[in-house]
Amino acid sequence: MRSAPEAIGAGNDPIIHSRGLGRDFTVREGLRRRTVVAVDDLSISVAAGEAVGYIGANGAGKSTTIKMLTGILVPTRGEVTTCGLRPVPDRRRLAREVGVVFGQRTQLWWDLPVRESLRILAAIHSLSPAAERDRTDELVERLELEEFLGTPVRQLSLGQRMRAEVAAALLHSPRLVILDEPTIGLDVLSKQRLREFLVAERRSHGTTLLLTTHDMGDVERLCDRILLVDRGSLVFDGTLAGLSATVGAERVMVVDLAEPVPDLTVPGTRHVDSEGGGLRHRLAFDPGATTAARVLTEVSRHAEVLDLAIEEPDVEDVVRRVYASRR
Ligand SMILES: Nc1ncnc2c1ncn2[C@@H]1O[C@H](COP(=O)(O)OP(=O)(O)OP(=O)(O)O)[C@@H](O)[C@H]1O
Repeated sequence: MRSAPEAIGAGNDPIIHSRGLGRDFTVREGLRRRTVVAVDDLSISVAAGEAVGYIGANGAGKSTTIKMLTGILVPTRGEVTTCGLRPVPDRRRLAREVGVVFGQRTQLWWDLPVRESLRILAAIHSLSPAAERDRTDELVERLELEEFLGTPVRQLSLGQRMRAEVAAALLHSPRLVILDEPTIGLDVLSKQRLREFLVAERRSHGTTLLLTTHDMGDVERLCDRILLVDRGSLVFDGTLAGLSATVGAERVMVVDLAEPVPDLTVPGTRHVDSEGGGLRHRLAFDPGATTAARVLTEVSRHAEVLDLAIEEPDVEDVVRRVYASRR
């Protein structure tokens, strides 16, 4: 089992590489046929150890991309390598390097206890007895699986099942983990646990993460890079802060005041809400038009500021703005 990021990846070769990648579908509409371009001219490169959020609206082409990266779908055009392998012809070798988690599909055996599913997967991946034991112990502890290891998968709650799914996908210590909507339907605590696990896994094993999600908490907590797709094409590649900056999304300053100011009006800001009868205020501002320092100076004219925080913009909002600017 690998333990250090340096051990991962062959030199500086990207873990995911695509050039001009595209996939079309032909759909029938009555007697006519129509071509749907699901993914178009996608050129991306993801280095070992990166955590990338692959985001976009419904139907933007995310699942189709993942299927091409993992060898489930044959591309219509372009080139793609995953972990240095060609996904379709090298699919079996690729299965050793990649772990895939689909939020809405299971890869566990429904009627078997979780422990048995993990054993079968260890055999499929030809793990040595020692590697199987060490890795299972590690995953059981980190994902807190102990209490339901003996329970058949069909009896698990969604949160428990997702933790078991993640253990199953990561049992063979893949270099790349692809997660398709991993937190969909989970409660707040389960989401938090899963995110914490993925952060820890990445830290200790240098695992590369690619995840699609509509939950922007996933992006904020897990991803240091965002790829945004719109109608099959890549429209942004960079950080979350960079994405916000391109569309001039608002930031929100939260200020705690020494005395209540019920009606706080600050030039250049939009008052979002207040709490504690005016002790705490949330003020939205456009970082292109003013600065946090200026807003703070203005607030200080009304009352002493005890504490302040800047909230990053809501990513859903940012995505909407990017799309709107392209229509
Ligand atoms: N098997 C298929 N046959 C025909 N059209 C398809 C097929 N799979 C996907 N598409 C179409 O390709 C486009 C991209 O779909 P895809 O599932 O990749 O999007 P997505 O970004 O994953 O969406 P979601 O967030 O809803 O899962 C959509 O217009 C979809 O209808």
